[in-house]
Amino acid sequence: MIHKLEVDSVVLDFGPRRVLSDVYMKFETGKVTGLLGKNGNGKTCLMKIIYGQLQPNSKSIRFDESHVAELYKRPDLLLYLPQFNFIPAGLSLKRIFSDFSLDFQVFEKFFPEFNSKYTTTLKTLSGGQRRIIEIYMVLMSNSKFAMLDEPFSHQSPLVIEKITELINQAKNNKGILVTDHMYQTIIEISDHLYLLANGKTHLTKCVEDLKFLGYV
Ligand SMILES: Nc1ncnc2c1ncn2[C@@H]1O[C@H](COP(=O)(O)OP(=O)(O)OP(=O)(O)O)[C@@H](O)[C@H]1O
Repeated sequence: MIHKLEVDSVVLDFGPRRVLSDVYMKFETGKVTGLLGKNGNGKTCLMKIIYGQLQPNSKSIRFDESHVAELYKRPDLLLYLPQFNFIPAGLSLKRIFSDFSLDFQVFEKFFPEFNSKYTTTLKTLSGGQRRIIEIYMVLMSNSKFAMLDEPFSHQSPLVIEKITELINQAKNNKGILVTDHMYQTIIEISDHLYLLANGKTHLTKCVEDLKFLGYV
């Protein structure tokens, strides 16, 4: 079944500064939506607003035409990978895979470097490895939508390839919103691409559009 998550009427001010003023985005099952924008243009704020973690001046968020708020309370609808580590470092991989109802054996086939790590805790992993676990949880768990804030940061080229493979696999049964400064990878994996500039989202199709809008 195709589900739809729509966002509009988002206005966000920090003091006298208007960060977001005219945002429309639509995510749907089976599609990857890419979000690009220069540093400080409001991508992370927009994701936090969608998740319900940041209160803007106004917003309208609809899941299959019904208004929703506080999506952070609905992991069945939306899981979010923030820029910082969100799974407590003291948890073992065994515990994490059990909490997210995922099979470690499937994971270790895809990432053989984790073969001997089932009972170890996150704090014994490298920053990049810890991030791989979090990305895997958000993408492969049973939620209808996933939102990823800079999943490719600090990852090696081979891992970036694997993450894009996971995104393509996960989109078979969910809608995905992803932002990252690796814009070429974002362009490659996105079915729909938005550029956030001057507080507004611009639906774009190609690098020429991004050039025209002053992003590259
Ligand atoms: N709590 C806050 N108080 C005041 N200003 C804030 C706050 N949080 C964010 N901002 C400002 O809002 C703007 C948008 O920030 P945001 O983190 O969403 O940008 P971004 O597009 O994700 O940037 P980057 O690509 O560098 O991660 C920035 O100018 C930032 O300084």
